[in-house]
Amino acid sequence: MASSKPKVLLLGKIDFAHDDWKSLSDTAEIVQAKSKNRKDFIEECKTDHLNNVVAAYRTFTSIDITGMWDEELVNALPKSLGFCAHMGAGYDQIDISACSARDPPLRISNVPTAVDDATADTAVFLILGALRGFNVSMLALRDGKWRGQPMPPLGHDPEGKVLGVLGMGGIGRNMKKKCEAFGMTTIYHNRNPLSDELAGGAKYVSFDELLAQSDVLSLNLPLNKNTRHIISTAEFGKMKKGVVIVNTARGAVMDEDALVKALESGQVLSVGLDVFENEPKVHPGLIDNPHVMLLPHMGTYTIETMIAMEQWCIANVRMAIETGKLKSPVPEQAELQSKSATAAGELVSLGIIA
Ligand SMILES: NC(=O)C1=CN([C@@H]2O[C@H](COP(=O)(O)OP(=O)(O)OC[C@H]3O[C@@H](n4cnc5c(N)ncnc54)[C@H](O)[C@@H]3O)[C@@H](O)[C@H]2O)C=CC1
Ligand SMILES: O=CC(=O)O
Repeated sequence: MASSKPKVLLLGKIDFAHDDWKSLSDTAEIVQAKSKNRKDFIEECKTDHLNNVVAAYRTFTSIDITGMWDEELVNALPKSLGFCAHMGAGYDQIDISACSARDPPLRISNVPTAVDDATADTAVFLILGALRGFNVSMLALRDGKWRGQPMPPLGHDPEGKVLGVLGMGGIGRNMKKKCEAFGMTTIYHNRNPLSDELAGGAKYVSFDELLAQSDVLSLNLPLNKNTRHIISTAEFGKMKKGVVIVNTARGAVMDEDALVKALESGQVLSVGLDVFENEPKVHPGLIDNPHVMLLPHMGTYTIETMIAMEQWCIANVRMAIETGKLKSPVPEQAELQSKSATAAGELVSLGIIA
């Protein structure tokens, strides 16, 4: 007999928030894809197994089954699917325009704010490490050479340096506060200036001014068709010689080939990277350069943050099936949510929508 509970598709797995998921499964019928690849998944979308699915919970790694949520995939998903809760802040795996173009639209949520502390902490670690040039000595020490031979170049203090934030959202603002404790001053560029309250004293500058004035440039903007390679050869040329760059956003916002050349020429002194253009592959020119601090996409990789992210994502699924609205719709679809005064009020108070 068919269940009367709304059907929810789990794409990926729940690693931490088991109690929240169990509680959801008391009110929803959970189904999981049987397919192991995109071709089979697209066929499975036509079967009774996925028929009538109303909401989905998806993880980054579920891309191994479905591939990118591009126009083809989005249009192959069951017509009943009204909501997808993505378990992450960055949702560049999903073509939001294709989701919005469906009739009715497929509404997507992400996980903002829960990621801010852990990702900003990662950025601060990379900023300090790249400014001080610690990677050179860390590598040398493991190679049996005390402080390297010859002595490594002296590093730089953060005190008095200008931090330039490209994409002053949740993570950028969190990082700014932490960097102020190290004596840095902040300038930022967004498509529009923030309110004075959200800017917290950071100065709004044009994109070119940000490039020209930053001692440390931090990339904190989403990856999409407008931001892919927003930093490339021409932009490196507009920066101060010896600039330090940190990227915890997405690898492809920066052109890695151009970055390798800018490091080799000395235009860029050092970089700290948590993200890469073709993860898990890393450009050999970055691997081979000791002035590059590398992390394998560890921004949110803490127990506390992973629990909070999963709980937030599950809350999106629950709210979708219980109220027909999402807790944190992606900004591109915020207007689809505008009828919900409660949810919109929450987004404003979180600084997600103005
Ligand atoms: N390394 C990691 O583990 C993590 C990486 N991320 C990445 O960090 C990104 C930022 O995350 P949040 O701060 O939570 O996002 P957010 O949405 O709070 O902030 C992004 C900011 O970028 C601005 N922006 C968008 N397009 C822009 C453009 N063309 N030029 C300048 N500014 C622009 C937005 O207005 C917003 O202020 C995510 O999209 C994600 O890709 C997020 C979490 C963890
Ligand atoms: O990269 C991590 C995210 O949540 O986005």
